Amino acid sequence: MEAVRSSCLWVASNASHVAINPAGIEKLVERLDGRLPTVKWDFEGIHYFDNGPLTAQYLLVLDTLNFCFWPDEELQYDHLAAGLAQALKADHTVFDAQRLKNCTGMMLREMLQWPRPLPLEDERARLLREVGTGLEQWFNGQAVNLIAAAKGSAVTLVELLTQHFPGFRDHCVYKGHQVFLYKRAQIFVADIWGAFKGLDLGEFKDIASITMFADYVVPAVLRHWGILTCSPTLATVLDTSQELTPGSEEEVEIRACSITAVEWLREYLTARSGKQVLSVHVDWWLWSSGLPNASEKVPPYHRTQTIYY
Ligand SMILES: Nc1nc2c(c(CN[C@H]3C=C[C@H](O)[C@@H]3O)cn2[C@@H]2O[C@H](COP(=O)(O)O)[C@@H](O)[C@H]2O)c(=O)[nH]1
Repeated sequence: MEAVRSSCLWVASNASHVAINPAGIEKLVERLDGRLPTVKWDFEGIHYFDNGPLTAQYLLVLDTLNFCFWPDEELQYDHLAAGLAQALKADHTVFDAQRLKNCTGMMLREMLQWPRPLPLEDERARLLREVGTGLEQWFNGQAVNLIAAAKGSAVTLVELLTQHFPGFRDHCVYKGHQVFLYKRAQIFVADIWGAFKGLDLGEFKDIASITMFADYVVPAVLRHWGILTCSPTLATVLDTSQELTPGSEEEVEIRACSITAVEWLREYLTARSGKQVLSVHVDWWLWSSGLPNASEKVPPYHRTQTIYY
C-alpha cells in the first residue's frame, strides 16, 4: 500500500484542481473531540454472513461488482449487497467458480431482480467471468484459498488480487506518473476483516496499511467538511452533476486527494486520542455519514463511468 500512499501524495502535491485544507481537518477533529464514532461492518444488516467459505465467496463477488451505481437513480450499493445475499441464501452454488465463468448480464440482472439493465451491465458480467476463471485457474475455485494464500497479510491479499484479476487493477497515469488507488481490492480486504471481526480468515496483521477506498461518496463528504476544496470550474462541474472523464486530472485528483486527506485525518485523530486509528474506520465513518439518509447533507458526488468504484 506504500505505492498507493506515495503516488496519491504526489498527486496531492502537484494538483491543479483540488486541494486539501488542513484547517478543515483540524476543525473536524475538534468537532469530534478527537474521538471517531465507531461504525461497524454491516451496520446496515444487509450482508450475507455464515462465518465460513461461502461468506468469502460472496464478498469477492460483491466487491467485483462494487462500482458505479449512480447512472440508475434508484440503484444503490445496498441493493447489490442484499440482492446477492438473497441469491446465495436461495442457492448455495450460485457463486461457484464454474457458474461465475458463464455469467451474462441478463443472468446478473435476474439474480438481483432488477427491473432494467444495470449500469455497465456487460462489464459487470465480464468481471464476474474473469473472477470465476481466475479462481478456478489459481485458487481451486475458492475465494478462501485466495485469502489463505495471503497468509494473514492485507498487503499480500491486495497484491494477489491485482496480480490474478485484471479488473482489480485500479491505477492510472497522472501528469506522467503512475498512480495506484486499488479501491475494490482494498475494500475486499476490509470486508473480510470486518465480517470475520479480525479473526480466522479475517486476521490481517497489517490491516493498518490499508488506505481509504476512493469511491464517489467519501470525497463529497470531505468536501462537505471543508477538507477538500476545488477550483471554481471544478466546483461548478460537481455542483451541476456533470460527468468527469475517467483518468482525467480532475477525477484522479479527487480520488488521490481523498486518500491523502484521510491519511492526514487519521494521523490527527491518532495524535489527539493517543490510540492508533485505522483508515478503514475513518473511511467507514465518513462513508456512512455521507449516505442519502444520513444527517449530514453532502454536496453532489462526482460522476465518472468506471469499473473501479
Ligand atoms: N469508501 C467507501 N465506499 C463504499 C463503501 C461501501 C460499502 N462498504 C461496506 C463496508 C462496511 C459497511 O457495512 C458497508 O456496507 C460502498 N462504497 C461505495 O459507495 C458508492 C455507492 O454509494 P451509494 O450509491 O450511495 O450506494 C460506490 O462507489 C461504492 O463502491 C465503503 O465502506 N467505503
